[in-house]
Amino acid sequence: MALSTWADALQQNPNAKTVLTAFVVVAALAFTYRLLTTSQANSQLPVWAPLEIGLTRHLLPRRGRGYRLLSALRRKDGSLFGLTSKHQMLIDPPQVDRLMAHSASSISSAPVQYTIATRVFGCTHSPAVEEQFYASCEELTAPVGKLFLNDAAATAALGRADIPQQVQSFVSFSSDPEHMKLWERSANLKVTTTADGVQKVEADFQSLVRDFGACIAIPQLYGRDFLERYPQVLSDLWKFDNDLFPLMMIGIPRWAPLKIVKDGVAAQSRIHAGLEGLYRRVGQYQKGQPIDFDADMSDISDVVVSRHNTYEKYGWPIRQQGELELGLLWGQNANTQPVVFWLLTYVYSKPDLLKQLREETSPYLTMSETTPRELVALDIAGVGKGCQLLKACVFETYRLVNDVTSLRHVSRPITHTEGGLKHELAANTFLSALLSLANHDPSVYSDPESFDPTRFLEQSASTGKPAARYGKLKPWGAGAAMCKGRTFAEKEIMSLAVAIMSMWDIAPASSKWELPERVPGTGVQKPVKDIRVVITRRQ
Ligand code: HEM
Repeated sequence: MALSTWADALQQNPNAKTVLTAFVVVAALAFTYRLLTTSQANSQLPVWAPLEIGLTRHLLPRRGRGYRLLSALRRKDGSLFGLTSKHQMLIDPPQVDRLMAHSASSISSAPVQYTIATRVFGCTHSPAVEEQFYASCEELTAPVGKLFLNDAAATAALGRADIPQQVQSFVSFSSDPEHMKLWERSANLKVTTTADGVQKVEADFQSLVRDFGACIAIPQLYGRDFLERYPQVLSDLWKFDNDLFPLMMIGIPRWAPLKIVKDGVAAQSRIHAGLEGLYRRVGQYQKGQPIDFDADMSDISDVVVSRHNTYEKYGWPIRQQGELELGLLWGQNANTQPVVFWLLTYVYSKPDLLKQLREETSPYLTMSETTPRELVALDIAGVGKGCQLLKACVFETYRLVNDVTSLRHVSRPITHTEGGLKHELAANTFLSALLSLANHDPSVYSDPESFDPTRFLEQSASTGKPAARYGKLKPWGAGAAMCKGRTFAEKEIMSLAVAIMSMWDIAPASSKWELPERVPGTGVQKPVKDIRVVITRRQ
């Protein structure tokens, strides 16, 4: 690219300088990495890959000068891009499906998972652990699907969570942290009563919703005792997710003398210890031995029991069990809870839509006859089948806030053809499929920044009624390593939204809704800052 074009771009686009700097950093990292790693094991995802993905996500949809800069990385004008052939990005979803259909012996997610387990989740990296990981990773993942992918199992688990009971205390109107629910404690609550006796709570909405969702979900996996014994897991998990995860992903060392890293590593270590303790107690419970603290283990999930058995079978040391398990705790919560926050924010900021949703969901709710009314029962299966507008709202939320990438290792050479072009993907390289690039493309979704759930509603051929359809949306990834928690996640998101809408009125603390800017997160975008809302009981 000519120097004058670079200078032009810098002057005319306020973001160009940042983009250019990021580009130079990525290029330098790629170059240094190549120099340093030629003699090392090379089945680890390159550290520059996440930066390259972030940059591509930022530049490609904008079609400006940055796009032209990026186009220099395009292979033969096709849909493959990449700074090096070690990591390439595929941006066309129909091509992705074809590629992901290759067998696991040609294209696999295991080396990516191992990289993230050791680089990000803090699992000890050693030849023994690496061997144990590859031997056991399929067996460790299989039970997750049994609970979180199976419709009946996911519905039953959410039933056991007793959302109707929990949502009555979504806010408990207490100013004393001792008497607050766990999910209220980080929401910076301010309780007031109006002259006519109406109680109100002002709260940080993202924080409240996120922790409420996590308090519903975590016990379904690890049992109630885990959360009661280690309530700080909530703040530790979000500190890890917000602060440490992105830095570890781009290869910042854990010993880096930065406060954000030190605090993040401390939070991560506490989670490791909490999960290690849990798995020790699971072992004691399984063997009929005395259980530490006499803890109640009767409600731990079959997922955890199966994973414990697999860890034992392959001789995983207890310390590394706790370390690896952070990946599952994170996967269960890091995307789901922020989606609930965004969904509620979009819906509550549109009173007409909120009204429609309350009408649509009312047949699936049983409310008490008391004043104030309380949610007594929730038909989770009915909500999933009958509430198509709500489902379309969930899809529209995914479209707006999810950043979806399927990362894979190419284990055997693959010839990939598209539009008359032929690409040879070499063995021992990495491929990232950027599946959410089209989500903000006006040629795919008109007025892409507006929240319009009707774009996902189609008339059902069998019933003639509107039915929510994913269409081109791919929030769960692609191929065999697609999300193993998607059934549970979607049911959880819908159930929490219905329950909260049925019991609570929520308004902005300032006079009008101002939706926060979104910034990249670790799968779901985050609000640039939390929003303050006022919550009152619905009469
Ligand atoms: C809205 C919520 C969620 C979203 C958007 C989401 C998204 C994703 C995505 C994009 C992937 C990568 C797929 C690929 O590489 O092609 C993934 C993988 C995975 N997710 Fe989720 N996820 C969510 C909730 C959950 C939940 C609740 C669980 C339950 C524990 C879960 C467990 C997993 C697991 C185990 C994998 C790895 C699958 C494999 O490698 O075989 N996810 N998820």
